[in-house]
Amino acid sequence: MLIRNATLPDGRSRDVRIEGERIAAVEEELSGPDDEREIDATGKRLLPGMIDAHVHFRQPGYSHKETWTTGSKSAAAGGATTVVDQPNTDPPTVDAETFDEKADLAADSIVDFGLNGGVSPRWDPDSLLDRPLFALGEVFLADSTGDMGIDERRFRDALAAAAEADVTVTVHAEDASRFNLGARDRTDADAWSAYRPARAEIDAVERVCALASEYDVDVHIAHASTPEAIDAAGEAGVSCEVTPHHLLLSRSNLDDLGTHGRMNPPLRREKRRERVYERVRNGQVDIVATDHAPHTSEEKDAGIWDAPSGVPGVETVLPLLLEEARRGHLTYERVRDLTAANPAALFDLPKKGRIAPGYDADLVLVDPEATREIRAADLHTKCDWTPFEGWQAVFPERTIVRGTVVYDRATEDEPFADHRGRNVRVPVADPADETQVDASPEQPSGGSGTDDAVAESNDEDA
Ligand SMILES: NC(=O)N[C@@H](CC(=O)O)C(=O)O
Ligand SMILES: [Zn+2]
Ligand SMILES: [Zn+2]
Repeated sequence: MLIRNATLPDGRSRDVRIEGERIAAVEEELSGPDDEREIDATGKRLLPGMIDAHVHFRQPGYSHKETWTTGSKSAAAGGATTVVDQPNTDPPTVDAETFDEKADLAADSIVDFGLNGGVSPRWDPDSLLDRPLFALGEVFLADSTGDMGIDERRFRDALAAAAEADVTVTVHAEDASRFNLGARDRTDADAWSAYRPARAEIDAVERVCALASEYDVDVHIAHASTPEAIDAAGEAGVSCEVTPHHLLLSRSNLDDLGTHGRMNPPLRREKRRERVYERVRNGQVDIVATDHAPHTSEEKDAGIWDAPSGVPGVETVLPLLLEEARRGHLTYERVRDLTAANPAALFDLPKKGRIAPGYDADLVLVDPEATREIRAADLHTKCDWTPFEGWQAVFPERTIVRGTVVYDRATEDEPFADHRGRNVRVPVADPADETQVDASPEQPSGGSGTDDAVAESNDEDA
């Protein structure tokens, strides 16, 4: 297959040839056999598929919220070609048996995937770490959906086990001892943000960074929601992710969102959101990941203390970032780095995240000016609502996973191919692995450690 005249994230116009599952050539002009399938990408942008390192696809146990089939179709329609599932299912993924059960279910995925393993009082590190885990996590330092919060003693056990097994630990960092019980009298949607204050996240991230260095283990901060937490992670050389909702929404949106806007960590004040955005724009944040956490609107319609926490996002994240790029708020290169190049480098996926010869042909083709309104009714997740209803976004025309067009918007009655994704941690014997990987084009930029010229402000979210 030949994709002609595509504009790459760095602005170069290139022909891209796909052979089997891999990108075979990226040249100014390629000519091939007359019968080669061609896609004319003139005026279109071609990006590496998103690697969404944080989704909750809910199987086993909560298939009324999402399944591997609906979740992975939603991912494909949004341009995510690899997703990483989290362990707070029922049963939770905490040992070999529950890992294997989840792996059987994940075989339905039409995109590639990773499976995390979790930590609970009943986890079995020996058998769990024997399985092809993507990472150990998200490890919950405070309760969230699934009530998997653990104490520091068990967190230390987990860090020691991960160090021994050479596995990265991804952490939900909030300190419940910092929660503001005074907010429990309130019944408005903003009460959740007052209850789980910024300080609870900042303190937890600082503690996690100290422990990461004590145990000499790779730690990644999930869903960082405050500029202070991002800075603390950066100073400690610990990687972090930001979700689209913490990037684009704040407490000022809660009047509209109501209890649907309840999530962990909660939305912060607009001033803090702006400082988070600044850090995403300037490369201090390693990756964007969605924390796609679907719950039905019926469940979310409960009162603020009873509604489950979490919002969906896997299908809207790249379209929203492409809209930010269309408006000139982010460069296409930054979008590529946050969604593909950086997660591939961070989580050691050497064949993914770039458009270069030898890499997996995981690609997204978009018309960068074709913006339209997000409508929950148009999305493919089981979740029947979105916090971004009515927002403008640039949706993919086609999504390709390892050479197969898994989503083609033009084929309206059945846009999805019958395709099976792979666990990215399970090695495959492939003669193409001999192909030289060209690391020079499309260098990623940013991540922890770049300079912070952003002014501090004194607003408090408590
Ligand atoms: N983020 C959330 O508010 N909810 C997530 C769990 C989590 O990531 O904490 C969920 O699984 O529903
Ligand atoms: Zn979490
Ligand atoms: Zn999560």
